[in-house]
Amino acid sequence: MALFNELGLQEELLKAVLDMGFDSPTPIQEQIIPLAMQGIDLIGQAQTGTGKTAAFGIPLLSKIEKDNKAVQALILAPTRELALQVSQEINRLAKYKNVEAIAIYGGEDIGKQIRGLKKNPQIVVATPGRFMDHMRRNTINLANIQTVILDEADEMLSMGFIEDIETILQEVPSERQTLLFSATMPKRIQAVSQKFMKSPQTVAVKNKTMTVDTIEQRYLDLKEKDKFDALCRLMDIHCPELSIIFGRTKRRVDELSEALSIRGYDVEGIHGDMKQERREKVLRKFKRGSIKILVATDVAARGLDISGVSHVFNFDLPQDPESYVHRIGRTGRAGQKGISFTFVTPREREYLELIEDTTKSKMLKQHVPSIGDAKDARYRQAAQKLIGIAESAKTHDLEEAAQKLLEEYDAVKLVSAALKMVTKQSSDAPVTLTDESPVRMKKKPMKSSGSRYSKDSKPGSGSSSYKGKGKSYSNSSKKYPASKSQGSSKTERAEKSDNYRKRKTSHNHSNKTTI
Ligand SMILES: Nc1ncnc2c1ncn2[C@@H]1O[C@H](COP(=O)(O)OP(=O)(O)OP(=O)(O)O)[C@@H](O)[C@H]1O
Ligand SMILES: [Mg+2]
Repeated sequence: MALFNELGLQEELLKAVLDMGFDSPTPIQEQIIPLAMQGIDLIGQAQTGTGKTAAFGIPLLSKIEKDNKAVQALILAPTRELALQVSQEINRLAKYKNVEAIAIYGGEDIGKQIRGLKKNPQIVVATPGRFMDHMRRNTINLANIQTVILDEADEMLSMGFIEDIETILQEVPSERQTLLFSATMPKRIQAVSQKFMKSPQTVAVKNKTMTVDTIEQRYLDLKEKDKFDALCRLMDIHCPELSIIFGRTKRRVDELSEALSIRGYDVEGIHGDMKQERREKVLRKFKRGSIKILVATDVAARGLDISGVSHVFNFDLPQDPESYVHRIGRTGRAGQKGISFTFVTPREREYLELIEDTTKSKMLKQHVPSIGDAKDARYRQAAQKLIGIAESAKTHDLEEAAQKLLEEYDAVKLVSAALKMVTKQSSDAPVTLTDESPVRMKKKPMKSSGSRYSKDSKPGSGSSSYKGKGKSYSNSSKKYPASKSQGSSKTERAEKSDNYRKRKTSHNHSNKTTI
């Protein structure tokens, strides 16, 4: 394995990389850095959480002339939070180089951004819509841009963004280096990219699967109405350090975060209709750990790097297999372990197979936990807590009182009472969740041999795991009002292209969210 000091980096970059705690380059960094430093166009593909940001950040910074105060590079990212995060990572790498990156994204005061641009940052990290705003206002000088990087390139070259990207790439100098990065790079996107690049070389870190093997992938076969109770039980059983729950629509995210907080969980939601200030506040709280659960649309699916995210829940299936890869990739980053749970309703089974065919990895079936499973887990955690206190805390000032109690009451009764006190209470407060319609297949999956949905494992056809659960579910399902979805199938993706269309007609890019 190579070391960073074998890559011929400038002293100030090497120092910053070591400060960041990076010992050796990841495979994508090892391959991309020397090639990118030659100035050629590249398409870089590697699994989620494997350091693609530094893979383009390091060679980019080697190229930036620190005494030249013009904007020399443009990095485009699909979401505001990602633009911010990438600018922060670039600034950490640039720490000793006297080079600055600025984030330019929608929902933030444009005047503040204009003032920021006047301070002569050499690198701009932007979302496309807001960047176009600045282009029109002539508040960014494009003449000296020598490098353009598309992070999450497949997303950036997809339907919702492609025209913006085309416009931007026509405006920046054609004599430039163009770099594209993503964990997923569908063939059709690679074809589109040829238009914007000069004989690009593809560097794909080949793995058997598209997803990293440090993520344990599981799925649950359940009905729409049973999802919420299953989620709460999984939360109670696993007690994730930090977790992200993905829902399909903005309404879903609102309802789900409300429902979880009614049930006593520490949760906030994030989606594209929220004020930017609030989005950033929620994310900051989540990163600090002052909220443990983030409920999100696909606005949080790509690129976000939050350490401590141990669990990802796909409460609703994503719209395409690529989104699945990115969503679950919010855990299991930089070699850490993670686990993902994907909820699949009966009409979505074929879709699950399409995801597996695309990612070339299998999800393990997880039985839907029962009320009893969750209860047992809560008692186990309470017992651990008691034992922990008994072993570590100073309790002798209570021992006399304890002795007295033991003389009067049965020891088992007393410990049971103590356990009851420390057990996290479950709530069955009523919550409202509108049904989401199942994800529809866009294309047929390739015929996979041995389908897991053979006749005898079909729910309702005598499978023991389903028969036994039926009873307990009918209780919990009462909590849901029988409201049927109305217009609920409107997806984030559709909204994205809606926004795009709106943008096109209104010519106002500043306040629209990209997802
Ligand atoms: N060489 C390295 N050694 C150790 N950690 C690293 C190294 N390079 C990057 N990292 C860390 O790994 C984490 C993931 O990096 P990054 O966000 O760049 O991944 P990515 O490949 O862009 O993932 P995604 O596809 O989800 O966007 C970050 O916390 C980053 O600081
Ligand atoms: Mg990334």
